[in-house]
Amino acid sequence: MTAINTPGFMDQAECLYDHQTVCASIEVLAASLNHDFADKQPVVLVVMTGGAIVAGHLLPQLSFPLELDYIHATRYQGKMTGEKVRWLVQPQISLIGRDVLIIDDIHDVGLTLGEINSYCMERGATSVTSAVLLLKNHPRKASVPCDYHALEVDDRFVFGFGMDYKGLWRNAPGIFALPKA
Ligand SMILES: O=P(O)(O)OC[C@H]1O[C@H](OP(=O)(O)OP(=O)(O)O)[C@H](O)[C@@H]1O
Ligand code: HPA
Repeated sequence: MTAINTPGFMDQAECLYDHQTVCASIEVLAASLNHDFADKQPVVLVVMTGGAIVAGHLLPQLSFPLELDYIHATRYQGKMTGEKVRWLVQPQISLIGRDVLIIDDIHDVGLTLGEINSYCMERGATSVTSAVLLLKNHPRKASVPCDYHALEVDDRFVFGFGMDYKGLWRNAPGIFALPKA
């Protein structure tokens, strides 16, 4: 395999969903959210860093009034297995009495979204809804499911469209995986 820090690396990665497919799936997700949030005014919390690219594509397609803030919580930190969630930045907007919509790139084990969910409810949110680009299918899920997902992937480490592999390639324009051995 070509070194990860060279452009040739991407020639060997397996493309699971190309840019067009990812964008089309985000359009479908936006339509669902527009239907379900039509009479709401939520606080949208983007989970940094991975959620930034999904949010950048999704938010301009949302047609209801929303307030935007972010959370920086991480548990992988450039590795391929997660540890406990580390909180780096908490949201600044009050969540008391608010509908909260969390946007992230992937629901893997679900520990990150589970902790964010509890955090929002403890701070007085009326409801917490989560929307992710990718749902990874495997039997190791924590108890909190995500409410909306755009695409599904098998149990492989994926990267691109916000997700990193060893800190790199969040900028890859679709969803990619390492080639199968
Ligand atoms: O469902 P889980 O197993 O908890 O994993 C999902 C989380 O892992 C990734 O974040 P990461 O900790 O890698 O931080 P990042 O957003 O900076 O990449 C991803 O962005 C999700 O927030
Ligand atoms: O498969 C993954 N790829 C990148 N980041 C992740 N965070 C959780 N799972 C993943």
